Amino acid sequence: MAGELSPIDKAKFVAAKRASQYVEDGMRVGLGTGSTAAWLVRCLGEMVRDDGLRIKGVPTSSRTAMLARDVGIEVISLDEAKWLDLTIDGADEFDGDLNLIKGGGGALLQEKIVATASDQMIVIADIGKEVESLGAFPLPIEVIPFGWQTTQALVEETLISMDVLGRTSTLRMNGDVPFVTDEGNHILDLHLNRIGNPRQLALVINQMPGVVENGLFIDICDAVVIGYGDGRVEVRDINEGTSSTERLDFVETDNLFSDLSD
Ligand SMILES: O=C(CO)[C@H](O)[C@H](O)COP(=O)(O)O
Repeated sequence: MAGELSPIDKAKFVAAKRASQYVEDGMRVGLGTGSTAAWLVRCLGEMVRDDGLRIKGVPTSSRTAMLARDVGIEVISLDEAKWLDLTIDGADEFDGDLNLIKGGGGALLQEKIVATASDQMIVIADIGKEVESLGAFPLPIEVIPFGWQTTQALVEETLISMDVLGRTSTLRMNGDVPFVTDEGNHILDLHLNRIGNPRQLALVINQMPGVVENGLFIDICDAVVIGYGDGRVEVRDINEGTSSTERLDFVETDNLFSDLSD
């Protein structure tokens, strides 16, 4: 069964599987969104089912909430949890300082709130997500629907004057209609020129009326678990300044591969 996985899915799976080892009995865990995070949720579901792991999961999207319940994880709200031991989530890009671009799945707002309310945030990603400097992946920003075109014009005008915005920004679509987030907002994807200072850019964007949040995660991530297509997995911890690589065994987890749906 493992042989049927594409190298990229194998990479995502091994990253998620390795990161599941950070989850301990009794923890309140933030559950990310996206295809890599979906592997994580499935791995945790298996640990709940087979090993009796007791955790409470705080999902970062309605999609993840549904999957978590499906695999038997107890789901609670962030307000019920109040604070989390750990959040594990995917990313669209990460750099050497473990700053991130997130929001490719449109869940950046809940993802940032949940990650920020956690003792520790671990990113799980395939090696293709590593970049020298952030910005090749379009930066998602969540905007309220009221006056979104005015917000877009303001964002473009400001960022072009800062030489940050490259071509333009685009409203994310879901078929013929604008994409709507779990909070009922829209997403603008910013096609960036170069980000000299991601921290400053994040602050500037968030000051604009109509912007709810941006997909730059600065100083939030503590460690990244990187999966490779050949089954290797690398753990980099920014606080410890450590890095280690190992290889995971697929055989025990074959049943997880049968019904992946994210
Ligand atoms: O930020 C996200 C969703 O809003 C995801 O974590 C990000 O898009 C990565 O997704 P995937 O694991 O499918 O590559």
